[in-house]
Amino acid sequence: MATPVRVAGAGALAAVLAAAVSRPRAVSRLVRSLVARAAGSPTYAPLPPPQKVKVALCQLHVTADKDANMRTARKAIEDAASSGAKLVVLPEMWNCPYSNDSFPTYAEDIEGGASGSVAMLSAAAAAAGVTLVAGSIPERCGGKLFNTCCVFGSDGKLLAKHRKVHLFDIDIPGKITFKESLTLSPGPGPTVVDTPAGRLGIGICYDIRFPELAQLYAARGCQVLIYPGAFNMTTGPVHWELLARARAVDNQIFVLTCSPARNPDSGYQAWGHSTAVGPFAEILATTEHGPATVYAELDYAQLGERRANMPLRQQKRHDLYTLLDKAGQ
Ligand SMILES: NC(=O)CC(=O)C(=O)O
Repeated sequence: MATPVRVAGAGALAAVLAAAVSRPRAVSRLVRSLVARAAGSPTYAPLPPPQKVKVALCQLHVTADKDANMRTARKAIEDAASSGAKLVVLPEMWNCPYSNDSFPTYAEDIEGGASGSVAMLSAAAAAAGVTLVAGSIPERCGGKLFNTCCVFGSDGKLLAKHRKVHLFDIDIPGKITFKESLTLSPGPGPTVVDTPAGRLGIGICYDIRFPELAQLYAARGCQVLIYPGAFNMTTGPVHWELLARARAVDNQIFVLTCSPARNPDSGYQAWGHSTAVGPFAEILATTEHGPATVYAELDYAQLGERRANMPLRQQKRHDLYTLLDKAGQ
């Protein structure tokens, strides 16, 4: 009972003691919540007023020809905007083949991005008037390479950059071995971006496998989690949709995934199946593995509804476990 005395003061203590005799369960709930608050359990930023946003997930045909990839991406952004999308998403590594041999060759200096992919993305976002979550490209910075997603505002301004936090290092003998860490360095932390299309939490591909990152984004008030990703033919069929729906249902949040199309000429066969998932883990829209743009409407009012129907946040037992947001905010 020591913590509530400090938190609530002497008057409240008398009330708590009196109530403890007649309503022990209610008091125990109150004490648990006070202890959790004192221990710094996550708080949730209020959501902006309900709004609907049309999103486009551009599952692009990616080749070894960077200029061709840039033309493909630009056309997809323009077409998505013409179809009314306000939030456009591109795939992971859309400007180069997904391979350790390619990353250094295709890498760009994003901050000094007066030319190349970054300049094109900025111009395309501004011309189309959309918020652009521009998949990822290899970034060169300070002698290191990163797998980096740029987010542009509808004026073409670079709003944020997410560097893939969890690198894709796996070895499934006879199936797939990939080690991004041979060429890439991991990013420094989570990326939350406020845009007219909502508060976005960004992850790249393998990042989706780590539920704590998604939980942290939800705790910071994100409305939608966006994962450009290039799953493969071993993990894709089993895990891609499962993980997107799991992150959605755990956090009662929208989840968007965007893959490159499968290119039979490529050394890395992408799974495809770019998908929009709602906060009840329902598939809103999806596709197969060919080039396509997936459209969906996100109705952010559903976040409040789902969370009222099933108040998981309030029901969490922060006295037993709690998420520690080490990056702080
Ligand atoms: N390519 C990735 O980063 C992730 C992936 O393919 C997987 O997790 O499986």
